Amino acid sequence: MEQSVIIEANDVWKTYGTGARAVEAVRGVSFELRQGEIVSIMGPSGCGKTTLLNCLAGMDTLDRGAVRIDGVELHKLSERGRDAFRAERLAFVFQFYNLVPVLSALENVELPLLCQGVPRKEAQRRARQALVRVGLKDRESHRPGELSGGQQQRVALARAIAHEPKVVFADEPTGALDRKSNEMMMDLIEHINRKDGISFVIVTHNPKVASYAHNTFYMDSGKMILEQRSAAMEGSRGMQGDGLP
Ligand SMILES: Nc1ncnc2c1ncn2[C@@H]1O[C@H](COP(=O)(O)OP(=O)(O)OP(=O)(O)O)[C@@H](O)[C@H]1O
Repeated sequence: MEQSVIIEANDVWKTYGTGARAVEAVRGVSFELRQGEIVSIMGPSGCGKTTLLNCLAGMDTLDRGAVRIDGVELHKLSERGRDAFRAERLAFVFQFYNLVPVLSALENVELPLLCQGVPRKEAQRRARQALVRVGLKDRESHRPGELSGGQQQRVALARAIAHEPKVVFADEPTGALDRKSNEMMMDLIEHINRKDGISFVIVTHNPKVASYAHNTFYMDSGKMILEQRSAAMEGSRGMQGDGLP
């Protein structure tokens, strides 16, 4: 059965600054993500990957173009409407985890659910379940400072998936991790993608991370220059010999 399109971006343009200081960070990018896909976005530093991610997720305004997620034209919503849409249907994982240091792992995962108005008991149940899904059942009362980098990123992943979003946007999710944690994180993402059908958009510099994607987009100087669909993912990935520390 044909998978439905969950993100459709058409001719997206984004410029920062004006006049001599203007930087055209994204220049006419079109992009499609199908339900249940993992896509990666690669390209040299400064080519516009993070800017595109922010535009796709409605974290930034567009100069031109349109982004439709799950049938909703994101930039036509009010700021409040966009915030609510993001909280309900999207999620984010960042390179440096962005956990609240004074809260336990469980409280970190619970927090966005409570902010969305989920009753405390239910929020706790979902947060526990999310921590189980990332293999951290026995670390729920630990604070971020008491966890390894890989464990902290798994808490961040649990926080991202606890409300069953349609799409998780991940900006260099393994950029701060060693090779073993890198592989564990990507195996988890793949598992969650397969089991729960959550889609992932992953910005990465690491070809091994990109090898987990069904589809890889390459950017250069603000433009999408190549789209590469993975024909045979099996056997083509793995973190061995990828030059990571
Ligand atoms: N807030 C901003 N104000 C002005 N220029 C910006 C801003 N954010 C990004 N840029 C510029 O836009 C261009 C694209 O930046 P972006 O962060 O999207 O690139 P990137 O591909 O994600 O880079 P990296 O791989 O190094 O993280 C760069 O030239 C950058 O200097």
